[in-house]
Amino acid sequence: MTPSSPASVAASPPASRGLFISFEGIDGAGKSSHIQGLHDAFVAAGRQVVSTREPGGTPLAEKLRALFLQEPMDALTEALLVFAGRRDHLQQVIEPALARGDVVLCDRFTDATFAYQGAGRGFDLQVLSVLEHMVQARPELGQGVLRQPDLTIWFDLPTEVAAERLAGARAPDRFEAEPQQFFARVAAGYAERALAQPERFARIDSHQPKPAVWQAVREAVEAQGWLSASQVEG
Ligand SMILES: Nc1ncnc2c1ncn2[C@@H]1O[C@H](COP(=O)(O)OP(=O)(O)O)[C@@H](O)[C@H]1O
Ligand SMILES: Cc1cn([C@H]2C[C@H](O)[C@@H](COP(=O)(O)OP(=O)(O)O)O2)c(=O)[nH]c1=O
Repeated sequence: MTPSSPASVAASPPASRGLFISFEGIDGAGKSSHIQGLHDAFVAAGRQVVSTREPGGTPLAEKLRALFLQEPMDALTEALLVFAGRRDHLQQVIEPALARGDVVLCDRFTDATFAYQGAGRGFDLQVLSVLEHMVQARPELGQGVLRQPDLTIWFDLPTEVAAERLAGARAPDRFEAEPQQFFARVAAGYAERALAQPERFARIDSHQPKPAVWQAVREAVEAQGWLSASQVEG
């Protein structure tokens, strides 16, 4: 039997497939509260996990994040900065982790750009789509194939409830200081993205007590067959 025959391939232990999971929602929707819980659940299931975030995730992208969150700028500059950081993040962290077979948990990804810069700021969605195609292209898999999350956990919450949760919780950054109408547009932007790519979106009703939200998060992941039922509380 040659080393490359199917039987000899099957004889080696199956490598885990890398999983890319993003977390989205308006500010205050409650996603940060559950990322650590999911991290722990995957570790308990024997997986290597990389928890990361956008904007940020690499030394360069974290520098861009600080500018992005604090300095006044127009929507095109916001989009260029966030996609520049995303490119570095993909190359330095996300793609290597997925190639190793790790689970990547990413606090926000490109859906946030469509929701915040696109729907929130009113910036041209086609330009965002061009940037998305440049930054996330996977030419080795064919023209037009993009790196996208395998699953996007979307925390959906009425804007007024998110505002109440955030009030006094932390010093607002440039986005958190926006009025509720801005977040209503952002929420509509997420809904539009979820409608366009339903196969990878799991909508979580975040207007529930934390344990119920955690249960819904776990169920969304288990529905993909990625975690066995049991283990770890969020
Ligand atoms: N289900 C919930 N019910 C009530 N308060 C919550 C819930 N989930 C999160 N919070 C609180 O709301 C605030 C924002 O939550 P956080 O997880 O930081 O949101 P995000 O990361 O989406 O901005 C925090 O003070 C957090 O403790
Ligand atoms: C990834 C991304 C985030 N943002 C915004 C959303 C958030 O208001 C902010 C930072 O996100 P986040 O890290 O979720 O903030 P926090 O840790 O304070 O909850 O950046 C964009 O406007 N566009 C993007 O592409």
